[in-house]
Amino acid sequence: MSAVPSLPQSNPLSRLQLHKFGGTSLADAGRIAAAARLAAPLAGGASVVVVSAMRGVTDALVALAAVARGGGDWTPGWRALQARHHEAAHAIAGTDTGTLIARLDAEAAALHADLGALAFATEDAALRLSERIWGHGELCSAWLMHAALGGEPAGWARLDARDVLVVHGSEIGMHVDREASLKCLAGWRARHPQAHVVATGFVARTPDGHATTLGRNGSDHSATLLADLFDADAVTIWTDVDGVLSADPRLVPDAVCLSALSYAEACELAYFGAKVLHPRTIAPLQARGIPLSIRNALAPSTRGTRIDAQGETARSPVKGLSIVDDMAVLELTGSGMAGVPGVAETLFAALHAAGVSVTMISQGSSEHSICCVVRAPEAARGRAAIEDAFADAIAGGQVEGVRLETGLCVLAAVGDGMVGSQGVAARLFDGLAQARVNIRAIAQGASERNISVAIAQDDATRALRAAHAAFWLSPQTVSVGVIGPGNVGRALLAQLSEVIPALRARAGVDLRLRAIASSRRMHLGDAALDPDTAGALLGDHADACDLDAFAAHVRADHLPHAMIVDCSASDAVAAKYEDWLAAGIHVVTPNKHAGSGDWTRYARIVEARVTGHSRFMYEATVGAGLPVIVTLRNLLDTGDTLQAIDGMLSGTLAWLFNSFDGSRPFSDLVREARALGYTEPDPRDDLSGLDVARKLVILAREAGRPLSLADVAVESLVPEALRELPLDEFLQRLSELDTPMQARLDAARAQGRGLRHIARLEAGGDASVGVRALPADHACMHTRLTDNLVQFTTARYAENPLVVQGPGAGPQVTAAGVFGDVLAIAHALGARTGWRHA
Ligand SMILES: NC(=O)C1=CN([C@@H]2O[C@H](COP(=O)(O)OP(=O)(O)OC[C@H]3O[C@@H](n4cnc5c(N)ncnc54)[C@H](O)[C@@H]3O)[C@@H](O)[C@H]2O)C=CC1
Ligand SMILES: N[C@@H](CC=O)C(=O)O
Repeated sequence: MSAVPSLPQSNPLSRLQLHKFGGTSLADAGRIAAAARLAAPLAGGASVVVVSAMRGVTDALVALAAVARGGGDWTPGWRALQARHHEAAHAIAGTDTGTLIARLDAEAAALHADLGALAFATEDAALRLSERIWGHGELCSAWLMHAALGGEPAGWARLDARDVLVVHGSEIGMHVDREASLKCLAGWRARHPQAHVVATGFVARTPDGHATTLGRNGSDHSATLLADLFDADAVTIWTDVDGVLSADPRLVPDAVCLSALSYAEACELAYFGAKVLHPRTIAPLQARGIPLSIRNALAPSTRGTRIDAQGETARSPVKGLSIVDDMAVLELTGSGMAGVPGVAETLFAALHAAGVSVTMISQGSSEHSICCVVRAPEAARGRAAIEDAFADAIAGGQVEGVRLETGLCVLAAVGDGMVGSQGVAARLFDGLAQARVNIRAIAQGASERNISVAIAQDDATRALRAAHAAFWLSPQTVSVGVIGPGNVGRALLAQLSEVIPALRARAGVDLRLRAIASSRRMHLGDAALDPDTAGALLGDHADACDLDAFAAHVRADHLPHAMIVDCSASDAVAAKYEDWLAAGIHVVTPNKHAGSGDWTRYARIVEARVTGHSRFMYEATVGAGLPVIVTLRNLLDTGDTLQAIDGMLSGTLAWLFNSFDGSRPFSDLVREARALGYTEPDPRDDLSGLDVARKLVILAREAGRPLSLADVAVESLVPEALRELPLDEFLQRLSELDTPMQARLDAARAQGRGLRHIARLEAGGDASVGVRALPADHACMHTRLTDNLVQFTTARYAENPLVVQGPGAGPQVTAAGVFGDVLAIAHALGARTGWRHA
């Protein structure tokens, strides 16, 4: 670098902060005033404030220039712009509005003259006029900001950057002539010694003195160039987002704001389209080690992102993920290329000559093919150029030709933490594989700071979400949908609400309730719902329940896993399990319909788990929160042989017969059991023995017996006349149970016995359910309240059966059983290496 005049010695500014405000932060007078407050100099320090045009003004100017060039009437547009600036001036300037209006009018007059001249100008002159016209917005907003900051009396000068910033176009974009610019700035400072400066962004001048601009969104670049020239200690770019995010939040809802980046990371991300930074913005700061903060002018209390030489070591080795859309692959193949020097040079020289920029390069070590990724609109031109350059080799057969594939995009993972750390590529590729994304080409520079993959454009969002989940989310992040906020569902939501934060902090299990449905309504949430209040979202305004839409929502691409918890008693919901499991959605339920329903459907559900790599858990279907199914499974998995299962499998019937001593009518007790949440939604399911028969079928199938409900001998307590009535009517006529039940109790007592509801499954498959009169010393006579008592007689537990006993009904214990299954799945997900996309 050549010697340049050094400003700092003569620079009266110390601790100089440079602030840059974009158009959104300057949308109107109120925003400009708020920006001025943010830019107020630190005590004893100085400020340089760089401004963009007010929001929408540059677009308006570009359109106006086009109208003027085409000979159209541009005066209404010109007047509208002048009026907009006047309006802001009146709100900002207070007592000195006259001066500000005069300054703005001088700019407006210059714009008027330029627009008037445009229609008659030569091509060259028109381009120069246009450059002046496009920069008009910054000239005006700099005057407005200058006034908002108090103007000259408050020690502020206003700099038209065209007086100091000397730039020229180069093959790789606008290049600043630093030496010339510093000279100009020194001259300008001699005439403007004020401590603080408001400068125009975007505009500059060419070495021969013509107005120019730094390209669309070039104000960020202006800011960092001026930071270098002014020798700023720190730069803050104020924008309308919280900082640099880990990915585009419109595509990745879980994108996080990065607290710090190194210059190198920021450059990589800027190149790959992280919208908050303009490419080339970083270089002037990096050369001088000036730190840059990206902050939200609309939420100034947030910390934003700091970019400096160090960056920071983050939890994830990858800092950002970005997608460049609309790309194409050009692939040159041929066996005659191997070991021939100069093939790559010829290829890239051809692309250079054709003006085609290369985004990614990949060549296998066999040298049989070389492929590069270019922007799709340039791809055909690139192919023609390569074919031309290799025409002889193609004709001679050494090179097969050039293949062009469009419809691609490039996904890049960027981060200093990737350097020298193993497994980063594996994590990215695993994430993409689990999301079923095919990788067309791969490139990683030797800096190891960036891995880029070319993938199908149609896969872009899914790939980005999957990659983001792989690096930022816990492998145990689960998108959860709850169906049926009834007795059990509500209790489960309350338990989730209590435990979710601790689970996340302690075990990395990140359960996100994202959807809830009742029989009629559903609510789908983008962000996680609060389990405490989710039920209230199912009012009349909620969407009609559509289980397919519900499942599609739960199975979000941006979260690694999906789970539906069905707390209904609905067969229609159970009919969906097969599809959900096959689609990779885990299912947890206390609903017995799937486990005890049609055998072929049950078999398909079991099979769907395998295809979908998903899990189906239903411990609460038998014994509510008791470990009944897991006990049976453990016995069988460890090689034991089942001989019989018997005991009390109904919490409701246990409670009824524990309570029924003749002092209250049986029907009263049934009503109370229902109110306590023990019974099925229709208590006839309990009284008829159907509910227990379902449990027996579930246990039999667990033990490998293809039992169905029709195979179970069931004694019903519901009189024939009440069996088919609507539920309401049945409940009204409940007292018709009283006489027969009292008679059974009296008969049992006459023999010195008591009544209990007993189920039995024999090893051969015989199954029965019904009320038995048992002697007082029978184990089932020593149960309490809703106790279930399940005896497993097996080869190992032949003489003295293994017994599981405890409360077998009630919302709290059932919800706990369901929750246990949810956690068992979540923990298993964490035990895998990497994660599996649902
Ligand atoms: N209550 C208990 O002690 C135990 C209950 N269970 C089982 O738990 C499940 C729930 O029982 P409860 O909460 O007591 O019942 P509940 O009647 O209080 O709640 C059922 C919920 O399911 C919803 N629902 C019904 N049909 C639906 C459909 N087609 N689509 C979406 N949602 C639907 C209802 O809107 C309601 O919110 C049942 O399958 C039951 O067998 C299992 C063990 C114990
Ligand atoms: N109604 C059932 C609830 C559990 O499955 C019972 O009482 O056992």
